[in-house]
Amino acid sequence: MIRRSDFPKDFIFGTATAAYQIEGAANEDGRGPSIWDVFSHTPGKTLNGDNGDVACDHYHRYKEDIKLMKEIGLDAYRFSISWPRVMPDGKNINQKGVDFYNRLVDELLENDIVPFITLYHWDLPYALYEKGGWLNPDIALYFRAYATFMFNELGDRVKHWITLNEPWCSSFLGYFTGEHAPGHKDLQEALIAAHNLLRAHGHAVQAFREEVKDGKVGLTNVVMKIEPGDSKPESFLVASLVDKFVNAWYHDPVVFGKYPEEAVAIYLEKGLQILDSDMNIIATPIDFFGVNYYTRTLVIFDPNNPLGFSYVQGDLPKTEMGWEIYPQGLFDMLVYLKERYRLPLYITENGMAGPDKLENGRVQDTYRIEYLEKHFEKALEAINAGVDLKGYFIWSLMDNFEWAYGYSKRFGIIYVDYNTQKRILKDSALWLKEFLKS
Ligand SMILES: OC[C@H]1NNC[C@@H](O)[C@@H]1O
Repeated sequence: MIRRSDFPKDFIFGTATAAYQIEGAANEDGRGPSIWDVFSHTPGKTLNGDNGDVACDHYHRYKEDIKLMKEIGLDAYRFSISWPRVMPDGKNINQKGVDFYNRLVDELLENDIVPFITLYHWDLPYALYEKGGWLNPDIALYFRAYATFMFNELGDRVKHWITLNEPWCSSFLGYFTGEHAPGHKDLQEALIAAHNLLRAHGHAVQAFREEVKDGKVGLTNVVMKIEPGDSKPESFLVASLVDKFVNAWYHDPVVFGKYPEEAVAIYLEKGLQILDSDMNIIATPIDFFGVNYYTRTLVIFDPNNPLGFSYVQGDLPKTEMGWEIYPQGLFDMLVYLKERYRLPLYITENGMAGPDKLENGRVQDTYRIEYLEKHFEKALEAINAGVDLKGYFIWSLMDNFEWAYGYSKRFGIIYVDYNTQKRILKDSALWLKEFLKS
């Protein structure tokens, strides 16, 4: 049975959330609309038309939520700042919005919980989208100004920062598949958005070096273990290529200052334009990579698909998201990242959506306890294999708005009754509380 004491003394355990998924108060105290406010209010975009207008009402209940983190015994808490809450038009300051984050940080510190801040977790101010959003190169300068302001505002108390959450999602789900805001379906736009996201990241890192001398800053990517879905040789080749499209595309430029050649070649072959402006800014050195790991992805060669591959379903047990439970992939990807980039790592998200049922005031999510135990074991194995892994944030602290799936997917270790906003610690939270003392 794995114990907390098996991990290095300074290893931190935390939970993660994101502003649009938990805060609510969407139109309160001067907050402006984000692309997710508009997207979720557009009929057909989210399950049941669910949106983040109220969510978990964390904007008003943050003190109670922090008390629960403290009760569980968590070391740290990763959350994101809502850009349109602090800059409703993407540029001018809304002091009431800023005040909320000052209160949140102070409450965390008073409860001995280390704040990790994500500057951008998908809720782009709609006013900036109207100026082209991630397709407009100027977005990097708007982001730099926002980042500089937040570093100045909170950098005296917050020493761990993440510029972007999962730029692959923002660019490919937002601009190619259209599943996420702003719902575009254009591969060239997705590549332009990806490039401007990475430029924005680089500008923010430059600003960080000027504003927070004693802090650490990194980039969080979703990291998928890509494996061939059958034993055909071309599927092994495709798996290696897809790994370059989804993983290396968002890591290589940040460390090496260039996109992976194999993927560039395919994109050029398809007549797509690859931007290469500001590669030196994109490669401004960072202190760590954040790793969001959930599952593996199986691919096979598919000449009918624009990118030459298609996804196939694996046969391992799956979570409510249909994602295979595959702890080995966490180990594999941590070792892969260490060997390719030689940077410290934090697992900034790992967790599962489960068939959580509240019965007699209790949620017996034994499956989530098992999931976490197995992934903790793989994280420890990676540490023992030489990976400089510094922490592990469970996704998520509480059930919340799961984007296009609305409130139908429960990832929390704390159950949220959305009718009453009551929070109930699931068995996994009670298990974690004991684990953190072990
Ligand atoms: O799908 C689960 C999580 N994945 N990473 C980004 C988060 O916003 C999601 O809720």
